[in-house]
Amino acid sequence: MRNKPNFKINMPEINAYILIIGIMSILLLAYNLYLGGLFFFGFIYIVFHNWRIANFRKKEWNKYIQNLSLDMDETTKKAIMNLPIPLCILEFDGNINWYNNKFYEMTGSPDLLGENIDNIIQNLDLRKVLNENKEMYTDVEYKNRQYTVVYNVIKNEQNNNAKYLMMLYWMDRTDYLQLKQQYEDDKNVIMLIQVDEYDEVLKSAPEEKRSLITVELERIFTAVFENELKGAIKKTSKDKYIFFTREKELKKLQENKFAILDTIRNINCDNTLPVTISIGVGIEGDSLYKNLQRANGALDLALGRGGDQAVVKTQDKFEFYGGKSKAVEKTTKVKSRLIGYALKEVISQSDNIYIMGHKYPDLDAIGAAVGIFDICKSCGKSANIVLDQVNDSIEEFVKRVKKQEYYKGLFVTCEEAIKNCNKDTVVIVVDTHRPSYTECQELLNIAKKVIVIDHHRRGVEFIKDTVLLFHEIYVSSTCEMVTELIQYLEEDVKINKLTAEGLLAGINLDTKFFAFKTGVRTFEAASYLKKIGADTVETKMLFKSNVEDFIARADIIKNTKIINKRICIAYSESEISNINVVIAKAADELLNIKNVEASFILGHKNDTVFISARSLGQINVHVLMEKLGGGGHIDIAGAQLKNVTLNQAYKKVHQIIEEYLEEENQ
Ligand SMILES: Nc1ncnc2c1ncn2[C@@H]1O[C@@H]2COP(=O)(O)O[C@H]3[C@@H](O)[C@H](n4cnc5c(N)ncnc54)O[C@@H]3COP(=O)(O)O[C@H]2[C@H]1O
Ligand SMILES: [Mn+2]
Repeated sequence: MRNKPNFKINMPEINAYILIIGIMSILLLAYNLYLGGLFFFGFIYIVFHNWRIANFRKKEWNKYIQNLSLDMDETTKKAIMNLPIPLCILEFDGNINWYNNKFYEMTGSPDLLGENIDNIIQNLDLRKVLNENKEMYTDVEYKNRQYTVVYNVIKNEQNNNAKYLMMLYWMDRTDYLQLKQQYEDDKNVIMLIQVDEYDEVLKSAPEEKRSLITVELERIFTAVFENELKGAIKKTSKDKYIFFTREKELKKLQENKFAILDTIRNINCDNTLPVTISIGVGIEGDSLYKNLQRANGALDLALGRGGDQAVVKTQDKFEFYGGKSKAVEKTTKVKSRLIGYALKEVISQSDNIYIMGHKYPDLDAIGAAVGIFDICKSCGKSANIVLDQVNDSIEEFVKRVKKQEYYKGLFVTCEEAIKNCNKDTVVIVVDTHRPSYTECQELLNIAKKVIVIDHHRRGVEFIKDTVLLFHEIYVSSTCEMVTELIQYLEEDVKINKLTAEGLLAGINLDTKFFAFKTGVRTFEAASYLKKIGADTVETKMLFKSNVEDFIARADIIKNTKIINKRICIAYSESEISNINVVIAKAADELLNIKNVEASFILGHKNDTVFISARSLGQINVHVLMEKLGGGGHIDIAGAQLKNVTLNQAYKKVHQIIEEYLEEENQ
């Protein structure tokens, strides 16, 4: 840098002094001509000298300014040329106009001037960036490095011609992003593993081979969890394990859809029951404790959905994997006995009891409810069943109940129940565990004591804070569960004949007359009901249908479409009052077609589209219906959709089936 010249003498007051000298010399002229003349010449000289010096200074100043801007240009150019980040200037068509050393190093190609940026950096797509992005930056990958390209538009004016150019700064964020990815990959994961029905499975193998099952299980665990996934696994009890790993490893499990579930299921030590495991995974928690809590919740859900599956609980959702096998029937009835006594305790201590099933109740829901009513009555307590609307499937039964003095005043509407319900009321929910699917959800919010008795596979939505939960998914029906409770309370409980018939009807319905989900205990319950007076012919009469139902069903069967020779889909356009039961029956029936493994039938009434799904067990219809907000069992499930047309719902179901088939093929 040049030194700044000294301009100090150029002060405005000098002009004032010269003016004073001028005036003084003119005044002196009046007194003395010679002396005044001398002074006046002196004054002229000073004026001339001052003008010369001012001129000289002006020239000096201009020279200084000029040199300064020359210096600046040089410096800026050098600074940009040596900028430690890549920079290039483009014309608006993408041609490179100028670039710096770093950009040259970044691309490594020698001849960049005039080249189009799109040919050099293929995935930049400048047009798109300019058109769509409001932000003045975009992210791009180039030669295995990640860049954030910040750009701005500059106006270059030359000879009255304005030209627009784009400046692109290339910020290399590879190291930061790699570190971030590493951080994400390393986040901890807690997995809780439980062998399903360990004792039952061991018992199903010959004695000398039982220990081999555990050996085989642990061999697979070591191979997958320790060697493949580089985690740490620890056995915490005979059938439980805890496993620690990282999110990156968990992703591998998620990508192969927890194939370990299939490996375990294939263990063969002459066991007649398959070895299966349930896995609960907790991730994305801000502490290890949080992840453990999530893993616990996820494992509960996996078990409640029938085991043989993995549930991953993230911050805001559950993900489900597996769940291919049917739940195994437990041969021990210890639980029913314990629950039976606990139920009696709660009932005996309360004065106000409401029993309710699910919306659009069927014979299983209503049969179980009446069974519970008999238990209450035997304990000397009065109870009511909440029933808002009678549908065709329960109409005959309800009519018979209303005729008998024994059940006087049994049914109340939702409104009446809400009026009389308080925090001490006991609410007993049967045949569902979803709050929104109960006959009267408000009661759950008012009453503090809620009991749930259900046999459906667990969905994400679940009635919380129950005083008593009897949830067994391997049993055929809620009526079978209630019958077992009655059996254990036999000494104290007396059952009416019609109640026994209602219970038997519930079992008949859910097992399709002992064809589906029927275990040893189902027959035991049925024979007990027969013993206490149920008439099988009277029970069968509860299933009679109207003529319209038959006609609607025939229509459905006529428009049936078979996808891939294995899945039926059909619909009913008739808006008869019990369309939900008609489609349920049609769905059952379509399974009789050779090679058909699953059926999906749609029907509509008012503003609701009903869907009934059935399967022979190979295809998990529970998971498919869950996608539509429904639920049920692995082989019997359903859903209801609001605010859609039949046609839209049909397309949705079709799509879900196709997605399932695609997934299966992967
Ligand atoms: N939004 C939702 N959330 C959670 N779960 C949902 C749900 N929508 C439906 N489900 C469950 O799916 C299962 C199948 O319902 P779906 O109406 O097809 O079939 C029902 C019912 O309509 C049908 N059904 C009723 N009366 C019948 C009769 N007389 N003959 C034949 N089937 C009958 O028998 C089935 C009884 O099945 P179950 O109660 O064990 O389990 C039901 C139901 O509880
Ligand atoms: Mn039901």
